[in-house]
Amino acid sequence: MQLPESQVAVLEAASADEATSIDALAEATDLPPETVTGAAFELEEEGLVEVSERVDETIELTDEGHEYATDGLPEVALYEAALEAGADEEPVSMGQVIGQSGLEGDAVDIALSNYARKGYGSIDSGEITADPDAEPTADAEANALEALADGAVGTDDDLEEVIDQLERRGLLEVVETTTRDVALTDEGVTELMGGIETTETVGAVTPDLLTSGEWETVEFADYNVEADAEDVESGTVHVLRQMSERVKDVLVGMGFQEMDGPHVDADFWINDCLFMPQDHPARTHWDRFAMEEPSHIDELPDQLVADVERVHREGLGEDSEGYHSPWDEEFARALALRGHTTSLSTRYLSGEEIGEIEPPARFFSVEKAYRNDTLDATHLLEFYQIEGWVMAEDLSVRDLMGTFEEFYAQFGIEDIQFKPHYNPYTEPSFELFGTHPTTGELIEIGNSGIFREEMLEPLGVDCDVMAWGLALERLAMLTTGAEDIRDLHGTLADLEFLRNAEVTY
Ligand SMILES: N[C@@H](Cc1ccccc1)C(=O)O
Repeated sequence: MQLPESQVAVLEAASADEATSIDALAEATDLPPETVTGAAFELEEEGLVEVSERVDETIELTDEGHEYATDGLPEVALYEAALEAGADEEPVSMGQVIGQSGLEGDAVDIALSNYARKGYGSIDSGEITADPDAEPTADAEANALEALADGAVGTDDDLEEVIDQLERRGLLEVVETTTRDVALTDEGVTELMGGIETTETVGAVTPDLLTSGEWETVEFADYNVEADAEDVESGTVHVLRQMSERVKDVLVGMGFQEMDGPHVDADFWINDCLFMPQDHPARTHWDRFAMEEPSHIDELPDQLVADVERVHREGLGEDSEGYHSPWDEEFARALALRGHTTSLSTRYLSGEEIGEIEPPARFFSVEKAYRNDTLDATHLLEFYQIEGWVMAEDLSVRDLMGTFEEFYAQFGIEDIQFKPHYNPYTEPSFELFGTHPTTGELIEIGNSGIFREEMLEPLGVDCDVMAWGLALERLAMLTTGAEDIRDLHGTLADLEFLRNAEVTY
């Protein structure tokens, strides 16, 4: 029998009595492990050896995991500081508690995003409470981390969930290694005893082989596509960036033009132009990120300010009342990080950005909005909104729904549901829901409606405008199957997930 050199070496190094690992064979034959693996598979195909495979899992703490195993988890530090500050009695300002906790930088975000999840208390409107009954010593994650650092962890089923969670937090890595063992078969032994000759095989075509014409007669080694090889982790465009590019392409394809504008803007453009009364709870509760310096915009168009104020005070025409509430220009000039990108729509519709816009017209943006929400699986403090509007004569709810159906179908989403809703600036209004591909849960993916006369008249628009704000991250949850928005971006983003996520559309 004739075999290539590497196969002969492996065959001779293997034993019939006990299986030998690839690593041991590599050492014995002085060949690289991947060559040995390749040769072993070839030999297995010839029936000369048997290759057995075992997958082992080992758990390794990351640097961050080691740090918390020694110093404690940030959320526990936050809880202890909250207790000390008396947050078990009444809410305490978050700044004070964070200061006392000694947490800094990323550790603050990490503490905040795990605090409520673990039932240590709640965080709302910049204040923190501590649940007096929470027990940090019973924190399953902290205990598992400590045990892992001491090397004292079995593969107990109870731990599986905690280990998953710690892995998601990037505190440990479950490393899978495949070990292959090789043993001679009876046939292998027989062939070996009969004597095996070595064939010369050639691994690569060289200029020499070509010019000499030898390539016609030599035997080429087979490629083994199953041989172990090192993982290559290349850079990749972030899932949300891919999503946002795709959304822009789709909207441009549907005839939309892109808007852009300031992230920090006057409340006038963010709220007043949307017929949002100045005492609307959202304007205090929506927890704006207000600007301290500069605190107010320099310029607002005088006529527009007068028209917006008039409609806020008096309403419009016989069927409209206005708010009978205070309206103050100073209040409207206050600067904040925009809570929605509808501020761009009011700027464009008013003619302020690119001059008067004639119907029919379609505009969109895919830009960041900022809200002081409590972080959870579906909320981040900043997120991307897909803003859009269509200006045309005689628009109806069917146009609105049809546009969404057309848009979401481009992403393979064909089961959008609509729920009646309320916005001060649209009538009628609808919330949009989509079904999560793995959990089957309905997730809110957007808000929409037809702009009211009270909003459009001061802006100088005298035909219909339908509009929406959709959440890019929620769309990404539907297309990638991510179950927690924090896996997508922010301090807790799951790198493994981001590396491997396919954006499907
Ligand atoms: N501004 C709304 C979205 C929206 C825009 C335009 C019209 C209707 C709704 C939001 O942030 O939820």
